[in-house]
Amino acid sequence: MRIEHVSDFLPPSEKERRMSTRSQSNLQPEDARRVKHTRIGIWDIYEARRPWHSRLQIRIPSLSILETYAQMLQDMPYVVRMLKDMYSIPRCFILISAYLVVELLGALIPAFSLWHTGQLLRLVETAMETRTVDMSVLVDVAAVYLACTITMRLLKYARSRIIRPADTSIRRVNTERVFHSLACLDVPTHGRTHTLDLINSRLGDSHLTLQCEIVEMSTNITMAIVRLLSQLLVLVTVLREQQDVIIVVILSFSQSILNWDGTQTVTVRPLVRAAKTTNKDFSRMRALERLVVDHRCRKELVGGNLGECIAAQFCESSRRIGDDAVDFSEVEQIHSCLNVASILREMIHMLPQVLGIDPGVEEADQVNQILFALRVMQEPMSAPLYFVSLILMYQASFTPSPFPESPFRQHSSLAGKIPSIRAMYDIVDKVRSDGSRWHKTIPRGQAVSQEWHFYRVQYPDSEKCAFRNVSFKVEAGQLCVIMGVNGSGKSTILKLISRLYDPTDGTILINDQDIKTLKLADLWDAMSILFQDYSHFPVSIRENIGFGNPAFANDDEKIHEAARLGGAEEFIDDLPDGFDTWIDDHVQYRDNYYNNIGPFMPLDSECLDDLSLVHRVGNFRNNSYISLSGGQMQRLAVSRTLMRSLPTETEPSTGMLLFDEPSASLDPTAEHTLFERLQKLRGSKTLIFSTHRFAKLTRHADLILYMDGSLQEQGTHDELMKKGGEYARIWNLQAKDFL
Ligand SMILES: Nc1ncnc2c1ncn2[C@@H]1O[C@H](COP(=O)(O)OP(=O)(O)OP(=O)(O)O)[C@@H](O)[C@H]1O
Repeated sequence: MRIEHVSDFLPPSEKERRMSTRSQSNLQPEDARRVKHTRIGIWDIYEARRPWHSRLQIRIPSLSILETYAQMLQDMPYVVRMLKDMYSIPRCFILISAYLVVELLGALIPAFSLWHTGQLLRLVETAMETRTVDMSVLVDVAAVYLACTITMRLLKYARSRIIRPADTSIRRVNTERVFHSLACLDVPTHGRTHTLDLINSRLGDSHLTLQCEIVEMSTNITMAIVRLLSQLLVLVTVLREQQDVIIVVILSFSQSILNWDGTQTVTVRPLVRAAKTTNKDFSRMRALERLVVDHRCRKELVGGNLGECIAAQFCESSRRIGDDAVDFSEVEQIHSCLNVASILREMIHMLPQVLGIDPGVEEADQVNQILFALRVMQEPMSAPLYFVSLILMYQASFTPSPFPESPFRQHSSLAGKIPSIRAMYDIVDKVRSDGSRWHKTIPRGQAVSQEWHFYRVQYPDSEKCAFRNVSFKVEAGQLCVIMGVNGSGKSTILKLISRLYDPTDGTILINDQDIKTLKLADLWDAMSILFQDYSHFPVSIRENIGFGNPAFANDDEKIHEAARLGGAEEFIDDLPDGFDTWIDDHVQYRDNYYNNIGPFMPLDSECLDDLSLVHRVGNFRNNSYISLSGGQMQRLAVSRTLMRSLPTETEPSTGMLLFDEPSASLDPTAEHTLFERLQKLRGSKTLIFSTHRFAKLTRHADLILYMDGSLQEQGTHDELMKKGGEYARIWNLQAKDFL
């Protein structure tokens, strides 16, 4: 991923020119002094130059050690599967192997420098006995310490450069895989809270992928053991003649183990910074992610058989961006870079520790030891005192310090991560598979017949009966209207035909075949359904209508025709961006942006000023979006449904149209026009239409089902009127008032 410091390294005039053309921001020279503009991959980052030095630390309590290991053992098969998957990703095998080598070297270096500390100890002993010091040994030891410090720094740098690319590749594969599973999940599974929690955790901002975090943590723990054992081995070799010192060493060793207190520290670094991207593919990926997460869109996704198509679009965008398709929070992690200044800074950083301000750091011990050796030369009488101090310093050298967090403290975090791997695979495995083993299919482009026999229907996880005793038949090409009061079961009938839910007690036959023996994809392709609680997708109006028939999602002519039939074309043309308008508040995802002020920081006025400056300079758009009226939303939804009813040269149109209260928000003229159009489709398609109020269309229906928790009456309008039952009573009542 390329990092460009747009406003840092260019001469002022060139700097301004590039900034204004590249980011379309109105950056003035004065702004450039106050705001730094960097470009990383697809992200433009604007950062206020005001420095923040403070850090926040939060302590997180952990699980008990026993619970930790029990959990880890249980989830081990998932870890094995994860490793296999990881190694099957190109590049990962080499990168992870290189990472392990770097970690191993990092774990062995402390033992190597400890061995030289042993030489220093010998030097001091000799100095005490003979009052002479071998300066060449002293210089050698100092050189080795310096080399070890620099090597450690280089290894740390190499480590960060290796783990990131591996993480990026894994993340891409993960995202595509989980996205595919999510896009194809059925309605009940998608609706369960734990699924949504999991999705949120998977799609949320995380420092590294789960896989990399687990590899990192387990490597840290293993390498901590390697480090301790190698140091112990060196100490026992060097100090084998001094029994009491070995006891001190063993005590030191146990202290390291006791450090295993099972808590971890999270550091939040607050900065006044905002980042945005205008990359269209990235915005599209985020929008599609929201679409598959949002339970409100699930019915359309399943009923429209859009899972595969949306997953393919997501992967297409993801591949177009490549490894740059990462969230800003991930981009932030690669900000650190190696330079000579950083090495020097680290070495200078050791000085205060030598003066005793922050004792216990490994590098500081080594400098201390050299200083002590010099002191012994200057004041031989105080040698025993310094000798004891020197041994005590060994104790601190057991602290595994080169990497930020004590590896021994990571066991609890590791235990917390492994179940997430299991959860991730659970979701990957959960894609609904029934139906695919059946090969019965429905002929495309022909009206179909339906036959229903139900004794009792219940929603999953609900004790209540949605309706009972329903038995009817709709012939191919007929218009069927389902009527009834609120809660009588009309919508449930449509949800069962589209197999959003599977009935437990009853059968539906389509063209005399049990609906459960039909391939799900074929069933969904053979119908077009408008749900009562329809949702629009967080994409443009054009795509919203296009998703009605994914095969023609890019056919502008068809999209316009569907919009015209659904009564939406006129108002869409009046919108500022026409068919390219993004709907409602979803528009904010076009310009993804993040404000990176630490959540725990008090927002003082200076900080807020900086944020508005950063927004102004970076030309961050306010969330101005188009709001559509309820009726316009419904016209759009009708247009999407009709998209699949359009005949094409290559694809037969769908044979079954299902509408659940399609005119609830329409004005009388729009309702009349819609019903006229539906009437014309009769014969070539089977039409099922649910409503709680009468309309002209009801009168002309081939079959009317009057529902009230069960099927009360069925027949044509005239037949039902002759019966004089509840249907006739309500018709007379409503006809008097409204018709
Ligand atoms: N997801 C669900 N889980 C559990 N029960 C449900 C669910 N959806 C609907 N029900 C129940 O099933 C019954 C039938 O609901 P349904 O939505 O089919 O009625 P309806 O006739 O379409 O009503 P309306 O005219 O208000 O749209 C109602 O008692 C309702 O409470």
